[in-house]
Amino acid sequence: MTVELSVNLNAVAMLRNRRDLPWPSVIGLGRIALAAGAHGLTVHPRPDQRHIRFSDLPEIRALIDEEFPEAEFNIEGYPSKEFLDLVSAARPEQVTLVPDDPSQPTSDHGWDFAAAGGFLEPIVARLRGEGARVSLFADADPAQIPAAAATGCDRIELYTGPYGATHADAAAARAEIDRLGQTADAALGLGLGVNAGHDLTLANLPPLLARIPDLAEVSIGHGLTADALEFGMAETVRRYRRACGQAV
Ligand SMILES: CC(=O)[C@@H](O)[C@H](O)COP(=O)(O)O
Ligand SMILES: NCC(=O)COP(=O)(O)O
Repeated sequence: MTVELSVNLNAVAMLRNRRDLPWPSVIGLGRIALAAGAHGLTVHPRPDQRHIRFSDLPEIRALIDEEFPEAEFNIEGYPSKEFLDLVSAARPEQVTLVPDDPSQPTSDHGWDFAAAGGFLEPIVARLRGEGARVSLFADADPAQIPAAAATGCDRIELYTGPYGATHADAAAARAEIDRLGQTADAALGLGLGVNAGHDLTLANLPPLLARIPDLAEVSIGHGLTADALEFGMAETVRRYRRACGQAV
């Protein structure tokens, strides 16, 4: 099975927002990523719009609809009323619900499904009713997966931040892969799809994919944008696609 690559544009937007100028262009770099074969584009709008602005969403929708109709738009975030209204307007193919609060510098944990299942269930139903695939951000903890499945979601997204943090410690990396793999096995066994994201890189993708060959999609922003500064966006997307096992 091929692992799809969704390019997260948050880091590009953050660079753009350093000045009141339209570059680097979120749409322009999204276009280059899709032209180089990325399966989709991911954004994670936050209430303070410190990276992706709400006004970026219709432009990304139009880019996909008009130039890359096979591509997918994945919008990630906490399901506030404001977020859900943005999603209804942008009609993404996938929504990834993340339990982050506005004060967090970045996402740093998955849902506590036992506690949040009742909150998530009607939101998952609403989003699926609007035609989106719904994925829920999940820690590497197989015991939580039955409660995730009970929400009616389509997929989970494995939170790989702790795995990314083991980049200088091979034994710790193997332990994280083991936990992520067991969590993926639990989700796949219950009929859920499995995505993964956060601090994935060209170096740490292959061992993860070797343990979880049935991974559906990875969304990558920070490391990929760092590589794009060095190699250019098109070449970087090709390198990540190869790391995803795709013929390029
Ligand atoms: C859910 C997740 O891990 C990503 O969406 C991450 O939050 C990217 O957002 P930033 O790059 O803005 O931290
Ligand atoms: N869902 C994770 C994502 O979109 C990108 O996370 P990162 O690569 O910027 O850490």
